[in-house]
Amino acid sequence: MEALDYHAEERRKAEFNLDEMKIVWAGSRRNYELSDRVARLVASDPVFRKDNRTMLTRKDLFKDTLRKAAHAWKRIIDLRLSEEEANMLRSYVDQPAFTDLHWGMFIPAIKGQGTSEQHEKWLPMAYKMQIIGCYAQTELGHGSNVQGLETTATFDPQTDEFDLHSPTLTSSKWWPGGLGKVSTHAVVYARLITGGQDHGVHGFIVQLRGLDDHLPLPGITVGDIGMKFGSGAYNSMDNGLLRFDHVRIPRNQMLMRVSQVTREGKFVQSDVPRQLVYGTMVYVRQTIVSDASCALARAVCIATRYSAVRRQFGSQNGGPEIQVIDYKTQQSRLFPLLASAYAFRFVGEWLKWLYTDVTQRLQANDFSTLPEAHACTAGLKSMTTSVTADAIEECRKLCGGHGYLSNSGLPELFAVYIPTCTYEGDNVVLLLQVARFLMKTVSQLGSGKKPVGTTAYMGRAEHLMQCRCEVEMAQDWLKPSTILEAFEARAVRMSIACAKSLGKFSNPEDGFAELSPDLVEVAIAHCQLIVVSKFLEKLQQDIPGKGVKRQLEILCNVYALHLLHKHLGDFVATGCITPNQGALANEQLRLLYAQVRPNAIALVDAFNYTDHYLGSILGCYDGNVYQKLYQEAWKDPLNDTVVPDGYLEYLRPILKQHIRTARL
Ligand SMILES: CCCCC/C=C\C/C=C\C/C=C\C/C=C\C/C=C\CC/C=C/C(=O)SCCNC(=O)CCNC(=O)[C@H](O)C(C)(C)COP(=O)(O)OP(=O)(O)OC[C@H]1O[C@@H](n2cnc3c(N)ncnc32)[C@H](O)[C@@H]1OP(=O)(O)O
Ligand SMILES: Cc1cc2nc3c(=O)[nH]c(=O)nc-3n(C[C@H](O)[C@H](O)[C@H](O)COP(=O)(O)OP(=O)(O)OC[C@H]3O[C@@H](n4cnc5c(N)ncnc54)[C@H](O)[C@@H]3O)c2cc1C
Repeated sequence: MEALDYHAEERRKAEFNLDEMKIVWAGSRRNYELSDRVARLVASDPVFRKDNRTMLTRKDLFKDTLRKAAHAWKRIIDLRLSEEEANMLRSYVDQPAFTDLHWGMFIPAIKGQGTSEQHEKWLPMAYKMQIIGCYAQTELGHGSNVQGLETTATFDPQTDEFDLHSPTLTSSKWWPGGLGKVSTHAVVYARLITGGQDHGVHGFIVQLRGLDDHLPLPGITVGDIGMKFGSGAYNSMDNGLLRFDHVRIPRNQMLMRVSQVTREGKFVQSDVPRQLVYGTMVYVRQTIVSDASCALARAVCIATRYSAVRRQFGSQNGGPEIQVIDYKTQQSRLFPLLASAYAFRFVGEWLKWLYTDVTQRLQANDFSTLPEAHACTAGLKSMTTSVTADAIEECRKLCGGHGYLSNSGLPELFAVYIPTCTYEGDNVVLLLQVARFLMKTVSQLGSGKKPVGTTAYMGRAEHLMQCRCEVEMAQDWLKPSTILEAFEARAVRMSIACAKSLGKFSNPEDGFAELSPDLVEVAIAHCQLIVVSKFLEKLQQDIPGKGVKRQLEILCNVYALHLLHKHLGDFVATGCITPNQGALANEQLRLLYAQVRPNAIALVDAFNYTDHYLGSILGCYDGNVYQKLYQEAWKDPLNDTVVPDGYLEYLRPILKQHIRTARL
């Protein structure tokens, strides 16, 4: 018998080839096939079950995470999965774990900042997970200000060792994932001191726990920092605290690609820029942008499928009520998020390319594109995670009351996701880095230095400062060059206005601090331009499949025009468009929503998420929402007994007292 599909009619409405869209979303046919296989592997394995985890105590949740990580590792070995497949498996297991930090930060830190001898010594053990590592940078007193870290690594020429020490309470390492209970090793960031001189923050490989008994080594205090936001969620991770009491490590455990300390204790700064010490963060920020599209797609998939099932009001002659997805307000809240998921997917692909390119250049000692890579990763990490965090909450609201149920999947997704706005760089702090980069670019405009890469548009500042938008009718807003010019003009005009305001301050740093809220807006305008332009570039590619490119064009226009509508004040105040042109953009946006509507379910099907990964009754593939909600309610432990525990002690006495009072 064919399974019930409450979305069958919706799926029939689609105007494009779904299989081809799945490939576009995955990036290639090969990626699609790999990802589909790994997702099904995880979904069909009972060890990876996750529907009960919000009910677990912290200890049980943590043990469950260890069990899943061990099982994942066994599957990776048994099935001889490649690194790429293993990474997919990690993401489909969908439970934050120490392994994220081991593979995602500890190994990349050694690879990026270690010498070839250090690679040879440490990487084979790390790859086999004979040692497990974390990334211990943040302290109780300092996170954003990395130069403010207090942990010291003092070189002792007598013994050829560093002495690692936590001189104050605020120097305690605080937050590193995997540190609390699991890691045997850490890359620790500490101030390097030689001959009484402070050379700033550097990375050191430090063993924390015994490899036989897992006990902390002498001089090391280590533990978990405690429960975090929400139930389940990020509490599967052992974010830790760490203190050193004069712990000794050999000199060759300082990561020495950027700077070296010789046997005599001489500090040698190589040609490599000191910012490479921050390289692991750049790598992870880039991965976070791709992850943002996945998290956003997940929330949007749930809200879209549920919006097609849910009906409220408008029954005619006893017929069915209106599907809430048909309300224009629902569409205007949901479809821009759907478009954003695609937009972030494509900008994530591009950022991966940029990162690979800069890494290859760094290997050849070409550091010229490092500032741009830093600005792009910082800005896009900030923008995509802020939008995604807000969007998950919006999707919860789009699902009405049922969105607040844990089994909608949205509360846990929100709780797991929101720290992304803070870790790997607080989002405001990162946008200020982008603003610094933009102000520097503007200040060099007159010098003959041609801006390149994502700031190339600033080279056309003269034109962009005075160009006039030519839109006369709503449909004029569908022209890619019109959209692009409006976004470029807005970004350049906001940048130059801020640069002029900065010029009025005698001390530039005072000006930067005073104008920082405006500078954040400038950085956002620049980042939005990058996302819009990369979406438009994607559309220049050959995209096969009936109707696929057309749907992507519609989504690209939705993405750009909803931003224009949301930031209308910027566009009008800078004179890039008139208020009337803004109104025409909004008119066009409404027409675009009507074009998205019949394709909405198929557009979220293209994410190819299994019900296991989605973890949401509201978002389940077959749309059989009510029956599943009803069945699920009976599985709650509160319903194990008809009369609740505590009735005799606490409820009955009150009820009886009430009866007595009533009788009086
Ligand atoms: C179960 C399955 C098993 C299998 C598993 C398999 C695989 C898993 C694999 C992978 C997983 C992948 C990914 C996931 C990994 C991890 C994600 C999970 C959890 C995340 C956990 C979180 C970790 C953290 O949060 S780590 C700590 C992060 N901390 C920060 O981000 C701090 C933010 N602060 C800073 O970055 C800096 O302090 C600052 C704000 C940039 C300021 O720095 P400062 O030195 O003071 O610089 P300035 O004076 O401002 O600038 C000087 C100069 O330098 C330039 N600059 C700054 N930063 C950089 C940089 N990074 N790169 C290049 N240039 C930089 C700056 O622009 C300025 O330039 P100028 O002089 O030209 O102006
Ligand atoms: C779940 C989670 C996991 C983490 N994992 C790790 C890990 O594995 N390893 C690790 O080393 N660290 C980790 N961290 C720490 C994380 O990197 C830091 O919390 C993050 O970098 C922010 O720093 P902070 O906490 O010092 O925030 P703060 O800088 O204290 O921010 C507080 C407020 O001040 C504002 N602010 C700060 N500086 C400025 C400024 N210059 N201008 C304007 N506003 C400013 C911020 O915008 C924010 O609103 C993790 C954190 C979390 C929440």
